[in-house]
Amino acid sequence: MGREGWMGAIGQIIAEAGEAIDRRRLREGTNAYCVHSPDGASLQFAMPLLVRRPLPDGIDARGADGAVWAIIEAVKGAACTDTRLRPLGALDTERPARYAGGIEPVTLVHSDAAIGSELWKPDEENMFLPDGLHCTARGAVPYPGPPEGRAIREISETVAALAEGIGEVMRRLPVGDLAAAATLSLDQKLLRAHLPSMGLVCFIGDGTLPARSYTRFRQHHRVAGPKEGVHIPFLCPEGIGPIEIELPASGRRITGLGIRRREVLAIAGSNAQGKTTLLNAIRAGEDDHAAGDGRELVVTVRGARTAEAGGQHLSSADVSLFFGSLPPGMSGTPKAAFGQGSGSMTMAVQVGAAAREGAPLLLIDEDRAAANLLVRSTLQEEDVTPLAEILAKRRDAIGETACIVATSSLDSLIARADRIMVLRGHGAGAIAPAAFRAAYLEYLEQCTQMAEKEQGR
Ligand SMILES: Nc1ncnc2c1ncn2[C@@H]1O[C@H](COP(=O)(O)OP(=O)(O)OP(=O)(O)O)[C@@H](O)[C@H]1O
Repeated sequence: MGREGWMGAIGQIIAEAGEAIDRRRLREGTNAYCVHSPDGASLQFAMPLLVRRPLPDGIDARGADGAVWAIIEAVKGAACTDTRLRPLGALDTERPARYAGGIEPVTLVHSDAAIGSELWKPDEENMFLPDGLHCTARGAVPYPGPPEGRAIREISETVAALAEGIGEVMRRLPVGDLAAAATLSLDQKLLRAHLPSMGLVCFIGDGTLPARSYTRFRQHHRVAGPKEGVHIPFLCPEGIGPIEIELPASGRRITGLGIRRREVLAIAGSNAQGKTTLLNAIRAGEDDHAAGDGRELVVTVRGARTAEAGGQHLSSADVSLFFGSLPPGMSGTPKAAFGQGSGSMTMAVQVGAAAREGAPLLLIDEDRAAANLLVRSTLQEEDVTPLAEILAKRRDAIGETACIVATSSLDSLIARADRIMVLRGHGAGAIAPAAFRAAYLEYLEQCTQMAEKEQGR
């Protein structure tokens, strides 16, 4: 057998590794494979394992993914010192950094989004079932040679030893740690389910650490870990109206910001104060996080949408919420537009769809938005109604959807918000909407006086 031949040896490896293999979930080529690495120096593998050790008694199975997380992270932590676990981080190969995704720490416990699939974390490949822990181990070892007797035996032993090592880490882990991780996960799941009956779409607990640190393996904010160094915790300002809630599984009482159904919340502030970061944390609240992530007390109902400027081809797209007529080059009607959509038109489609389909939450970040869809400019035609005016004159058009807008410069949009949170030095403060409107009016009056003076000159 040659280089490719290792896949042909999978059956033999499975047979020799025996009890350790999770035969029920085995899918050759997907979660069970052996391939010679492109540089020829190592053999990469994946194998579904079954560790016959059930979830300890007293742990609520609804939070089992939290316990799986605690086990996986403990295994990663032991990989450097336990020779059986070293293959998970490719630690004996020439290029461990390339394959180290297997031992990269993760603080994401559950996400419905397809993120971080290359990382080892609780998911449909890594879970508790009544017969024990089912997990798919991925790793790499130095190339053992062609897939023949001795090399096949070596890999089979490596796989069996991995299952043994994982089982031992599990045995050593205090049940209290597993229970705490499961309860934290369950708190988030249950709170998410309770939010609608509380009239909320999101809750951000005081103490939340929203900023992220990105690594080679965790490039997306939803899977990235907490920022290292100075990290300012979120504290709901008094002026915004903090609420106290009881976490459903642990019974712990916590305070924070509850974002209400149908409200418009502005996250305002100057440059680089953390607006996008907080918006991202709100979106990430759809996921469950482990202790230490920093977002474990941010819980958001599922189904939040984002709207941003684009430029996609539109085919029967409804832009009628904003556009009374179509610009040149487009065909159809505002309710069914065809053609190459502009940045603002693409965004109009997204906002319109969120409102029509009753999305619970719409997130808009000035950084990525078409500003001319949000606020009016002097040059804007009558036929376009920007969001600020829709909110002022026909709020019902946005339907059930709560809207969070992160912005620093769109004053006329901030003026339409029900609540205004202002970030300064990464900390949260509040401005009463009436006070903001008064300040904005004063500014507009100053502009008018200046213009009149210049005209009179
Ligand atoms: N609570 C926090 N503690 C520490 N650092 C933070 C915090 N929030 C955000 N940061 C960091 O501040 C920087 C700017 O954050 P962000 O991009 O969210 O700001 P912004 O207000 O959206 O900026 P801009 O208006 O320029 O788009 C980032 O490096 C981010 O990691």
